Amino acid sequence: MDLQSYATRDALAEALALSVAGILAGGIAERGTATLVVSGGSTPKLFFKKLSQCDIDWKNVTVMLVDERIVPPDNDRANAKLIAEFLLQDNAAAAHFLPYVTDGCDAAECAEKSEQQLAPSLEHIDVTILGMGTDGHTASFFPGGNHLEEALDMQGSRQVLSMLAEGAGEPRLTLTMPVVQSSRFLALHIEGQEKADVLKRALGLKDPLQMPIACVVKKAPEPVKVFWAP
Ligand SMILES: O=C(O)[C@H](O)[C@@H](O)[C@H](O)[C@H](O)COP(=O)(O)O
Repeated sequence: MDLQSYATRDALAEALALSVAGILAGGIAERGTATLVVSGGSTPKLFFKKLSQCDIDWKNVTVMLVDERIVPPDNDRANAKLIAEFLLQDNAAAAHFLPYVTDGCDAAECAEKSEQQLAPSLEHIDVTILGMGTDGHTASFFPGGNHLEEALDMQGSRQVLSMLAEGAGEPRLTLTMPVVQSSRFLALHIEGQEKADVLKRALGLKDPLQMPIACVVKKAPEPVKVFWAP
């Protein structure tokens, strides 16, 4: 992995926002449109705020989520709500947000419907930003998840799967490993000493399935960029 450490969380958010905005602008210049895939959680809020203020051609950017909880989109736990409040603001209000289907279907149906809806936009991903929990999950690749091995299979044919896991709370939907690894720019955004220690521990495990972030880092074709601040 390629570790980029910053003295403060503010400096990290600023640097990550500038990098991401630069890549999106490059994608728009090359192909007319760009695709950004982001994670939920508390860590990315400051980064979202700074990114939303960047001056790029947001109307040609499609924003998607690495994973989502199967709850109505206006539920406080929905990542879609977080994105609406923190990322799709200021200049980024012009971006096109493509949500998962989470309403009125069971987990398997929601995964299938979401896959149909997201698939065309997942063909070329410019940027993916992952987070990590202190249990070593990333995306909704939770330790002990019911579809964990299928979701991590680089040869798997699914792009979106549902995930039930003890540590996940609600049932979730997640992009699968081949989709995450297809991103031109793949970064892990983590903050605090505890998460740095978790990552180190994960990478030292004999069985990476116990802390799935290790599977993502180890299977990456190019070193994953880890953005970290204390
Ligand atoms: O919960 C989500 O929506 C995520 O996509 C998840 O993988 C998240 O990135 C980590 O749980 C870290 O969350 P924190 O930033 O809150 O620690």
